[in-house]
Amino acid sequence: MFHILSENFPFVTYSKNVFIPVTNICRNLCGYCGFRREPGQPGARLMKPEEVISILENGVKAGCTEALFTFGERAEEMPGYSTMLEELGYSSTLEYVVFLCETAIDIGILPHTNAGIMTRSELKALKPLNASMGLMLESTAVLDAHKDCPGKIPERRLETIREAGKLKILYTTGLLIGIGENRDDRIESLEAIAALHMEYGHIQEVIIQNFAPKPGTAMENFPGPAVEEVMDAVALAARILPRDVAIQVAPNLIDPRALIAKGVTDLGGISPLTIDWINPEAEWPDVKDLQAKLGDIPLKERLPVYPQYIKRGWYSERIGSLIRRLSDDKGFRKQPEKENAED
Ligand SMILES: O=c1nc2n(C[C@H](O)[C@H](O)[C@H](O)CO)c3cc(O)ccc3cc-2c(=O)[nH]1
Ligand SMILES: C[C@H]1O[C@@H](n2cnc3c(N)ncnc32)[C@H](O)[C@@H]1O
Ligand code: MET
Ligand code: SF4
Repeated sequence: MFHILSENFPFVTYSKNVFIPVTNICRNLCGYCGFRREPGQPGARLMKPEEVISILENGVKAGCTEALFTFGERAEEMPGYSTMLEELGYSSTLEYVVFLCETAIDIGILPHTNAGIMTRSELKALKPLNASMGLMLESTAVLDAHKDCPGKIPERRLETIREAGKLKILYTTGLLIGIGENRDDRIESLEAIAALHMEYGHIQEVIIQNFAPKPGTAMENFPGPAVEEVMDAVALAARILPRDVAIQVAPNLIDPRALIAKGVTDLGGISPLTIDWINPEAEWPDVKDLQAKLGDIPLKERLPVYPQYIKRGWYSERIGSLIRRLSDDKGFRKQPEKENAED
């Protein structure tokens, strides 16, 4: 992988996924979040197994290889949530996530779980059932946007990412740009991620995500960051992160072209079926249109496990045969040697 688009890295990647917002009930109160609900509030939900299964099946039919399971954090701390879970027949979120991940694998799509901070034992339970997992560090700075968020204390986020590293779980993390942090904070955040990767080697990708204001939230009148600021953050990431870490931006939130020139190598999950539940106003581009926009920079599909980690066997036995089958179905194993030549 190369951060600076050059003769050495002449393409960008993406993952064809379905976005499954399992629950939006959350104990944190991030000032920028339009996704979160409290039990009983309009729009509060915990998806039923049948709803999830139907999306997974349609995803497989549409050629998607990744099921992105997203959650509010530690919903169990919110009164009323446990009753909702019991109605579905589960006694804990973890038990339900395990069921959903197993079901996804049986249906033929690879889980990527993004559920907020987790304990070592939660991570351990999910490891064999996930191709990769993720948690945005967002920032190492203590910010006003996080004043009512026990789960957004930087040390607690870093601890989760560290535990995942110790368990050799492939990981996605990233920075949220424009939530009150400054440039030095971004540098510090990237250095913290780089240090964890140098110790454990598990960070597949770092998302540089621009804050996009949401109506009805505390930060609804905060402007999103200027494109130049996001470009600078990508350039910092390319300078600070080890070269084998992909740098991701979301093509529904920002025009990726100028950012690719600064070091972006991946465009994350793009769904032909589901919306981006965190940024529901931002439609996914069609992959063909996106390719046309990128001109002569090829856009290549990948799995939620990057090729260099497949090669090194960073996956459990439980999902090994699915990874091999999907790689073959998509023709990834027939690709020219060049793609894998660098590891
Ligand atoms: O569609 C989205 N995908 C998000 N993704 C998914 C990402 O696009 C892909 O799932 C990964 O690239 C794995 O293939 C996240 C994954 C994480 O682990 C952590 C945070 C995010 C954030 C988003 C997001 O805001 N929107
Ligand atoms: C899934 C990820 O989306 C990010 N997230 C939450 N709210 C917003 C927003 N308004 N704009 C951009 N990103 C957001 C958080 O960092 C979360 O971890
Ligand atoms: N609630 C989790 C977090 O903020 C998961 C993504 S936001 C829905 O980390
Ligand atoms: S960003 Fe995640 S942790 Fe923060 S309020 Fe939204 S759902 Fe909860």
